[in-house]
Amino acid sequence: MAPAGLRPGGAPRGRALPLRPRHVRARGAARAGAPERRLRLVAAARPRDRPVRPAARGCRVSAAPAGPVRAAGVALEPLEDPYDVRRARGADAALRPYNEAGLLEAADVHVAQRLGELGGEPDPAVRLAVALAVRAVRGGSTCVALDEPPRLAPELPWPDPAAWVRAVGASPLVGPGRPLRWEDGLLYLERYHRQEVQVCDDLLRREAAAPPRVDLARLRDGLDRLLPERTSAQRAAAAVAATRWTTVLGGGPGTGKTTTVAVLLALLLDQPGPPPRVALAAPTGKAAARLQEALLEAADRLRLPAGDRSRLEGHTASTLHRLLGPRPGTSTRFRHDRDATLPYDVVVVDETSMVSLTLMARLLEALRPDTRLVLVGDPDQLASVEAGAVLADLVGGLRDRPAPDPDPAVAALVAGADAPDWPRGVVVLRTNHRYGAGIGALAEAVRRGDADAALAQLRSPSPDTVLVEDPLGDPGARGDVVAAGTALRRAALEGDAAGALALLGRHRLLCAHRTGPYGVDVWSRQVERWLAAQGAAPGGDEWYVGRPLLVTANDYALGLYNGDTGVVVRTADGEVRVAFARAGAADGLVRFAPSRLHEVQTVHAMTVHRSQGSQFDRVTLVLPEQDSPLLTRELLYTALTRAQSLVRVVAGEAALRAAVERPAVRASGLRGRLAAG
Ligand SMILES: Nc1ncnc2c1ncn2[C@@H]1O[C@H](COP(=O)(O)OP(=O)(O)OP(=O)(O)O)[C@@H](O)[C@H]1O
Repeated sequence: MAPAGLRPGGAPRGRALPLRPRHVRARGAARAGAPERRLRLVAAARPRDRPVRPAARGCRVSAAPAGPVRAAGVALEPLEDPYDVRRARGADAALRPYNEAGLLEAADVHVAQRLGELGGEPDPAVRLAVALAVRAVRGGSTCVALDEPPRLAPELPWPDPAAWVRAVGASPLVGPGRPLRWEDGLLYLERYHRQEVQVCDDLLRREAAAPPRVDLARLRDGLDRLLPERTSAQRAAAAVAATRWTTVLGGGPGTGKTTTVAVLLALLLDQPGPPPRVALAAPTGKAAARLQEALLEAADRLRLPAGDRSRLEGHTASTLHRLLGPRPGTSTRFRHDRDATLPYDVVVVDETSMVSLTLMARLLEALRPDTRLVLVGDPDQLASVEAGAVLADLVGGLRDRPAPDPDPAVAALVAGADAPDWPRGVVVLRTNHRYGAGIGALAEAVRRGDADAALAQLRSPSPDTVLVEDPLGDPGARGDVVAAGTALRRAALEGDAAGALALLGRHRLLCAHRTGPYGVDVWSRQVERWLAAQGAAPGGDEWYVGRPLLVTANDYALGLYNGDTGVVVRTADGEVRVAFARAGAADGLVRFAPSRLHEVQTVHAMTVHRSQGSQFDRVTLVLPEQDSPLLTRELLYTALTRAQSLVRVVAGEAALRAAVERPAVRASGLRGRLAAG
């Protein structure tokens, strides 16, 4: 049965939506006037990484063909259990097949039906489109292209495309000031459309403004001193960032991004006039702390003058949320905005791939037009947990723009460097200065989407890349786990907290999922068994010495952040304490009694998502089966590039091929909007 009631013309445009606070409150936790916020809360309730059971063969989806529905190589999971929480029990007959096939979840259906009721839109085809727009945000997209879902699940009874598009375009739910927007074949929840337009407008406004005034002779002298190699893309990036209001500095791990930022800050400090006020920020506390540490290390390597180094030391990195100033009761509005801009001359954001569209919109609106913004990150990594793939969109969108006439003075500074997109404000660093050739070749093959090359690299004898098809039969992972775990326990028992913390970086087991046979929970237990057999993880004592810990929520009072890692150690007085690294603390460490820690868990294994922004000497990556919806090229690339000297991939060939060949698809109009703007 096709969804009934496609209305030829839809309701007349321009009719005001009868959305009232009482309507919005009617369903519980909602805030008046922010229906999509409530919708997002509902949508966020679903664990993102629930493993997908192989779709049952021969099951019946009402009004849809029997058997599993495949979406982009991932089997959708039809809802067979009548009590499955994803089942929308009050679903209209027309939406039910999409819910039962596992394409829509209860929240998508309920939101669409509720908006349809409140907005006077009875057409099930439009309600289906609304449900798909809600689903899209749940999957990290900011919008949905209506021709995409039918490609994912062709077996479902889709409306006629042309009539569907007409009905959506004419719906009273869609248009300026209404809950949804329809533009260039993309359907948005209004909030994301607004944010996308704002991000694009702010960036283009910054680009159109007269560039910062710079003493070019001093800039050239500084570059010749700090990065004398003329062909270096780092030199080009530093020159470009010094002479523009906005620069995107991309590159994989170890390509010298932080070094370039240190050079840039030294160059700006060297300019005539008062020293610039600099803010350093990252999406997570862990990444912010790393940025600060790495900048100081780079300053030492570059032998910056003592005065410049101490100025760098004075700039503390913070989370983006902290920089913008959190406001009680909201996580999407901040103290700094267009009316109360940030008081900085330079803002550097690291790990920008983890920044969502919403946060980028808030950051841009809080910047003065004469603040230099440097967005640093790896556009090939996993995107933010929330909607948007902003860094990849910025790199793609700016590169697609027609090249402006380059400034001849800057052109002279960057001549000969491998930085073709510098006139558009984008420099991507490609030379890896850190990890082994094998890891570099493997990561590059994955980035290009070349599964044959990735497999060839993994199967070739290489000191730094290994493919393991039978994890329990292979002694490598167990050997690494036990070596790192016993060394950690020994250091912790001896009270060597710094040594124990350093050992946390020796080896890490990474999984795509939290739960299920390929998940963190199962593998953590396996590691505990391996360690217990060696006496390195005594059972029965929660706070055993040598226990590696992960902080899972920010604790501002203790200065601990989600993602920080620590170790339980025995002090010289025989006390049990948990030690964490902290730049600027007396011996570079802080120690807390276990009773003061709340949101922590043992970290023998972690998800790839969590590992973003961290590096380990050796990594064992456990991939799920090829049907897993989490298995994407970005996940694989992110995991591989966490390793510095060895990466061991535990996977069958089919799963590996599936990962390489499946780029994460996040629908967004930002790239096209920037390119055309
Ligand atoms: N031009 C260069 N020549 C040689 N080594 C370099 C160069 N630039 C950086 N390095 C070295 O490469 C390593 C990585 O540099 P850096 O920390 O700047 O990279 P990154 O891209 O910021 O890495 P990550 O994203 O992992 O933090 C450092 O040891 C640094 O000293």
